[in-house]
Amino acid sequence: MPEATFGVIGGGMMGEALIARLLDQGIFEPGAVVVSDPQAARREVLHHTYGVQTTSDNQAVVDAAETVLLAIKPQMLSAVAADLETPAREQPPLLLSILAGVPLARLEKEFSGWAVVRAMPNTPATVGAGVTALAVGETVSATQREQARAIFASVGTVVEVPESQMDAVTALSGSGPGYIALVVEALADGGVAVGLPRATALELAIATVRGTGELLHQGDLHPAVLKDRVTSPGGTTIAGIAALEAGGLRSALIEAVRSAYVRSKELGQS
Ligand SMILES: NC(=O)C1=CN([C@@H]2O[C@H](COP(=O)(O)OP(=O)(O)OC[C@H]3O[C@@H](n4cnc5c(N)ncnc54)[C@H](O)[C@@H]3O)[C@@H](O)[C@H]2O)C=CC1
Ligand SMILES: O=C(O)[C@@H]1CCC=N1
Repeated sequence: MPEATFGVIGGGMMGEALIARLLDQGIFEPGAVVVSDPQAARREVLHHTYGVQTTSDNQAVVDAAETVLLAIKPQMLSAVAADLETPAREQPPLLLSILAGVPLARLEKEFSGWAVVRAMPNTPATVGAGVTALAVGETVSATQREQARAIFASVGTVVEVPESQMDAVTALSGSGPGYIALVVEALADGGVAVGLPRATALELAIATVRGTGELLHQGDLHPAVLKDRVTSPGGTTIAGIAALEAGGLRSALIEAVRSAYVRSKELGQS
């Protein structure tokens, strides 16, 4: 296999999102990317869509690439790592792991001698609107750290956090798109309940969530200030908010993050 700069082990949803954006932005050429996945159908899609090299052999990725994105399920980690040998080169590859819950210490044990970065991106990465938190291992050089930042910057915003915060990040921004998708779907259902056509209701719900996010971001507003601005005395919004409070929306979201945090910790042990 020709020399590759960037390798991906696990060409699923997140692996593909990263590959697509890195190529789109010219950070890597297709010929410099190699992806391993046991599913022939995934390899076909990735090769034909992006022109990247594909293989079913994870060792071939490790042997060829200077930087390896690990994008398998956390439950697969021990089995995948056990089959890999560190290539005999001056500098072992830089490992970028996006596995939920898996701590740096475990990655550094499974990939002994490698420089390791633990990252948590999220699905808006697919459209370049993601946010990725990074926790950087002790043996990662300044150049490797910049490289990790540049790779994840191709899919959105990058923040560095202490590793102790990574399970919390996973529970909030990693899983968050799932929570918000549920909110959007429910808002659209509400629109349908009061007579809107489904397509109109969904378009309005998406635009409302998107616009509110932009306003909070660009306007640098506290959410409570925005809520107060929308809420006319005796008006419609306070009637809706009273129903949300009665339904326990806030505590449901807090508990969602708490439950996901617990699950992230469990996955790290699996
Ligand atoms: N989906 C999400 O929103 C996010 C996922 N993550 C993390 O990203 C990782 C991947 O998640 P997804 O892309 O959603 O999963 P996915 O199921 O779409 O992708 C996993 C890929 O790994 C491949 N695979 C299975 N066994 C393998 C092996 N032995 N060697 C190489 N490849 C193998 C599968 O065929 C599949 O294509 C997980 O660890 C998850 O925690 C992180 C942030 C967000
Ligand atoms: O559900 C999961 O486990 C992954 C990690 C964060 C988002 N999806």
